[in-house]
Amino acid sequence: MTALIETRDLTTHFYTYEGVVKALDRVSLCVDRGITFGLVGESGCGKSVTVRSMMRIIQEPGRIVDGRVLFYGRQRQGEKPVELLSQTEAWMQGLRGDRISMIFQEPNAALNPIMRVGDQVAESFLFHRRRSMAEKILKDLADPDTRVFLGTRRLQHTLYARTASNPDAALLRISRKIPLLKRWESRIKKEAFRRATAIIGRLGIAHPEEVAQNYPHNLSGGMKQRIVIAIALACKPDLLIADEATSNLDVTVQAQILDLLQELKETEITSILMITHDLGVVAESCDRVGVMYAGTLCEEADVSDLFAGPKHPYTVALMDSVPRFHQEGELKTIDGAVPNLVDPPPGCRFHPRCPHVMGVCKTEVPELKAIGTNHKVACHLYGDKGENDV
Ligand SMILES: Nc1ncnc2c1ncn2[C@@H]1O[C@H](COP(=O)(O)OP(=O)(O)OP(=O)(O)O)[C@@H](O)[C@H]1O
Ligand code: NI
Repeated sequence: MTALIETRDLTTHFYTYEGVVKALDRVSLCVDRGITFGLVGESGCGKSVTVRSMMRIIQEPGRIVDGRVLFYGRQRQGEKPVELLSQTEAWMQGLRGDRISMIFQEPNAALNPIMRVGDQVAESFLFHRRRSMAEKILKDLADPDTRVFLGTRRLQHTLYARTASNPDAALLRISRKIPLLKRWESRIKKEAFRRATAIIGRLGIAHPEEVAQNYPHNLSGGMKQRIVIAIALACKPDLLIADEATSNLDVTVQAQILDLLQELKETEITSILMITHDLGVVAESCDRVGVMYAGTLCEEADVSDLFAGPKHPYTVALMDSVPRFHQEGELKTIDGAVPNLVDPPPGCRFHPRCPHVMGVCKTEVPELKAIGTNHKVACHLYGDKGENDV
């Protein structure tokens, strides 16, 4: 398997009045091509902060203080990845929604209430495809048959020069000001709307032409989330990040959306990074899983391996706390509370709640280490400093 995106020692802090919240501590995870990676853990353990840091959309007072995010994207094997934390914001804007898309829990927050949903899908497409469309128009300009329709030679010259120097921004702006070019814009818009309808159709929505003409308030929650997915998929991203994207939907719709994502992963996108606190969703939808606790990644494994043999005491406790994995149906809870991240426990952040705590756990942070093939755990029980089994 080859990596698509990977974080190395990703560390993010929030500078609040109560102190520095150490929300992420050296998180290193890797999402391979072609898989659905589930990120699980209790509320507040840092799942959202992890993916937001990867996309560089951490809000104030948060700051990424250390680490790297390596994106392999379309790079060929052996080529160097792009380090996202050292790119400019403008570069990241080109990446978001194009190579990497994100969907969230609340579709209403992602949709514009006063715009037809088809236009919203088209807009996402237009935003990232201006360059290729501009290039196509430049080619048209060079063609003598088209040139005739474009007025004076001077106008052509200005347009050509400006578009060539900055195809991203110039073309659509200029075209709006020149009546002769307006028809180009409308042609582009029509084409984008047509493609948007096609994308909506691929999401298992009947009558996509009609649905595309609707405003969000005319659609059900499940339908709205499908539109959000259509927006995210408009540019065929390499990675789709879904942050609790199905949590607010009722169970049947949730299952439909999860099936849809699974299908899309095979046809439209390369990999999915799925945040959930539902181990049932992980078991059904994911190939690999990362377990987070209090801002740290404590275990990473293939789903079947994790369910067959969880290694980290926190993973074991997490699985015991879920009724469907507990034969008697009795819900066990994990003793103690999630630590305050302004002043997290030294050493392993789980040590105050761990039934297997040893001296070393209170002082030394356990490294995430490979045990066996494709299974990693950050726990002293599996290092040379502790015993070998739980
Ligand atoms: N704006 C903020 N200001 C201060 N601290 C923050 C802020 N946002 C997040 N945090 C800190 O980061 C920690 C991780 O938050 P995050 O949203 O990533 O949790 P999560 O695992 O996604 O939880 P949930 O399942 O509830 O969405 C929180 O416990 C909190 O301490
Ligand atoms: Ni979250």
